[in-house]
Amino acid sequence: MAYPPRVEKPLFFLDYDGTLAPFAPDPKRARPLPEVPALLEALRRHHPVWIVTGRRLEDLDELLPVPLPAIGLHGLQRGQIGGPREFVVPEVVRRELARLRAAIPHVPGLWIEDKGPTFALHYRQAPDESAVLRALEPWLAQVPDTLEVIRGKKVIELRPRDVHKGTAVRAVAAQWPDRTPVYIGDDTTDEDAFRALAERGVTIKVGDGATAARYRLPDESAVVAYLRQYLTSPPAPA
Ligand SMILES: O=P(O)(O)OC[C@H]1O[C@H](O[C@H]2O[C@H](CO)[C@@H](O)[C@H](O)[C@H]2O)[C@H](O)[C@@H](O)[C@@H]1O
Repeated sequence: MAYPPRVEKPLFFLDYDGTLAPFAPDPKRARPLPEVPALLEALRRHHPVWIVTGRRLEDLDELLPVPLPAIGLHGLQRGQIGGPREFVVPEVVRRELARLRAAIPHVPGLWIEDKGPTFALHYRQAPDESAVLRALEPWLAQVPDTLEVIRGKKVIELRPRDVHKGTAVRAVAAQWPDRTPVYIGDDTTDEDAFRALAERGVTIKVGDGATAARYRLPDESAVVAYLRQYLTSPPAPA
């Protein structure tokens, strides 16, 4: 895969975990690479920059205190880091998620991250991951067709089938017709955004694995290096 191009008028969509911040056993301690906050501060003076995350946006107030517009909960929350935000979760979905939340079995090594109307089931710290996954199977069998089970990086989440990072970024990109979306992400849920922006965007997968993205960067440091280019003048044409 070729190195991602630098585009003239970018509209940045940046995932958080695994893209700006290396993974950590405890999500609350997953800080961005040290240079990231200042880099995003500088970048936003020149270009629109959105954060697109599966996290609840409140998490980022402390982890990434840069006042950027943001999409949270894989598309179910929108607002600003450190500013106002709202959940966009239909009542029927809220009820279904609450029912399933109450029915999660107690499984040693499973940690539940409550994120307001949604939740994530983490097993990164489990001594036997496959035992956790086996124990969750009967519970997963109760998930109705209206919800999709997302298997991310040592995490299982649920979300409605028709709301995801792809629907969210497509709506934002429609407001910036003269800009080229540049989406950078590493995980399963970023694939929806890669597909949604396939025709007009620069889509960049971070790390290994099959992807619908057109370009790839190896890790978070490479993401920083790619973004840094946008702070300097473009090379003069030959
Ligand atoms: O869309 P993202 O910004 O990539 O968020 C996806 C999930 O990230 C977090 O979990 C992941 O990162 C944790 C911290 O490094 C790690 O411990 C965990 O194993 C990863 O799955 C976050 O906790 C979730 O809520 C996000 O949905």
